[in-house]
Amino acid sequence: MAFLLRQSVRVGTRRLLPALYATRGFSAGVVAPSQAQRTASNPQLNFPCLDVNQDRERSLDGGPEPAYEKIATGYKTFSHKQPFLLDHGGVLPSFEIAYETWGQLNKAKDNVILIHTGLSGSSHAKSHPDNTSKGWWEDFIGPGLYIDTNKFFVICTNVIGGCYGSTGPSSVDPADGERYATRFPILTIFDMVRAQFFLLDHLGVDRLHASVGSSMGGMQSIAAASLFPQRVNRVISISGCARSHPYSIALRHTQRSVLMNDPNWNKGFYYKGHPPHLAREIATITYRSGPEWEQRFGRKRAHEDQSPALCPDFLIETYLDHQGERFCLQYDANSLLYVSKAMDLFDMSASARQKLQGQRDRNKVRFAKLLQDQGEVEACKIASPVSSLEPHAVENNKENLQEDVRSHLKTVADRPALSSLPNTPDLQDLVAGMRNITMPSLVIGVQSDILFPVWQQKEIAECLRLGGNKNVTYYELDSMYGHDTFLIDKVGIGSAIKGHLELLE
Ligand SMILES: CC(=O)SCCNC(=O)CCNC(=O)[C@H](O)C(C)(C)COP(=O)(O)OP(=O)(O)OC[C@H]1O[C@@H](n2cnc3c(N)ncnc32)[C@H](O)[C@@H]1OP(=O)(O)O
Repeated sequence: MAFLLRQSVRVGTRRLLPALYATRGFSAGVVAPSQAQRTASNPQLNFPCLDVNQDRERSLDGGPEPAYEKIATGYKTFSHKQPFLLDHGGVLPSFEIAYETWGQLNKAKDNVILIHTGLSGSSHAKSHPDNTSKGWWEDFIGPGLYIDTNKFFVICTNVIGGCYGSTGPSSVDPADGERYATRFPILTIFDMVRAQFFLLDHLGVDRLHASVGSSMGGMQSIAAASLFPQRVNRVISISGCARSHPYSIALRHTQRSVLMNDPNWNKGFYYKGHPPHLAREIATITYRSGPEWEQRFGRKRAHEDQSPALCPDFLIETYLDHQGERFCLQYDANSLLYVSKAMDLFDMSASARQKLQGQRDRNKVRFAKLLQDQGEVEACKIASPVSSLEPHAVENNKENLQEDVRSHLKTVADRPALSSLPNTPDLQDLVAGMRNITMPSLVIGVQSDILFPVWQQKEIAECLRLGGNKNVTYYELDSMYGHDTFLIDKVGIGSAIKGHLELLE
């Protein structure tokens, strides 16, 4: 039957062709028209989603001032005029940090809370007279709110590497007057924190009441507590981690890879031309959760009456497309690359930190010469980053630690909430790297978070406890908002923060 069908189609086509050509001015036997002149079986689909991209690119055409430089306004700037050595050997000749503050610094200067942002956060956590637009933690910070500005002096900064007023790849390299682009050095979470503490020095703040951060800020919060244990009274880490795990590195790699393969990226030198496309859609998938989207969008399509298309069609697709588009003009592509790489590199393990310190020590010789040549001294009262960790903590404490871990695992077996902590062989290494974080610590995780899964928060809490911290609180929320819960769940996240900031006083 199939054979018969094929035959009749072939015969039918042969019979039809002369008639078809005849209607177009060809007679049978004349040479067939070229491919270009033939008509396709079906019309090409439309791609409004890609046309929008072209419009976006056109709007920045030739414009030297990217949109993100206009978004952040009303912040203060701290300028560090001396060269700044980074963990991996790069040097910034000077740097600036954009910061905003709320509340009043008290006389004793002991009511300061430093807030660390997520990857793409600006210093604008809360509105104020110099920038009245809502901040990313608008409902968390304020008089009588979870972070109470009647009591606390709150500081939020844009990280170095970012693009909202702090020095990053889109900033101008004073050496040649051109934007750094990919001549910006690789940086780490520890570098970001060191830069923030130069700001604290500048503000005359010796000790923080608390270091508070979410997501990448959760990493910074822990890093700050360990780099400067004598300057941090308590720590809060929300949806962060003590070291990036391969799955989150893979997710960030995918975004970087899409971006770097966009011809507009041009190895980072795109500032005078069209910006590349930021793969924010991929990131958004990692920020929220399947159950939320099931409830919010289900299988609904934007226009149920229209034929399906390759461009966004389902509501979840138009949503992701919208998020991607919105972000493209709001964040610098190179900042995304550098800051997300810093997140990948984050590792609080003693061995990793000692390796970094070794690198710093070697580079410091070169750096000291640089300062000497410029007739300057490194004017930071900050101690050497890991000097407060016992040297070779892993080796020295190996036996004790193994005993700690053994007894810990026994206890954990009786505590269902922590039983899913992976039995990582190098847990001792992580414990040793965080041993000097002895101040009261609050760790919060969210069950639906796929980017920083709860086992990573448990890992922080357990490593702190194993390291001897007697004041660790661990909260796990069952919110459906995934990683973004820290931006959305005021009551769940906010109450835990308030409790930690105030009840322990
Ligand atoms: C990894 C790290 O270090 S940090 C984590 C990073 N996370 C982020 O950066 C999150 C960024 N997202 C935000 O800031 C969000 O606005 C939040 C989380 C504060 C609030 O989320 P929500 O209130 O749920 O709003 P959400 O952003 O999801 O959606 C609202 C927007 O989507 C649009 N939208 C909603 N559904 C659809 C749809 N089906 N199709 C198209 N657009 C849609 C809305 O019109 C609205 O647009 P607008 O913002 O331009 O007005």
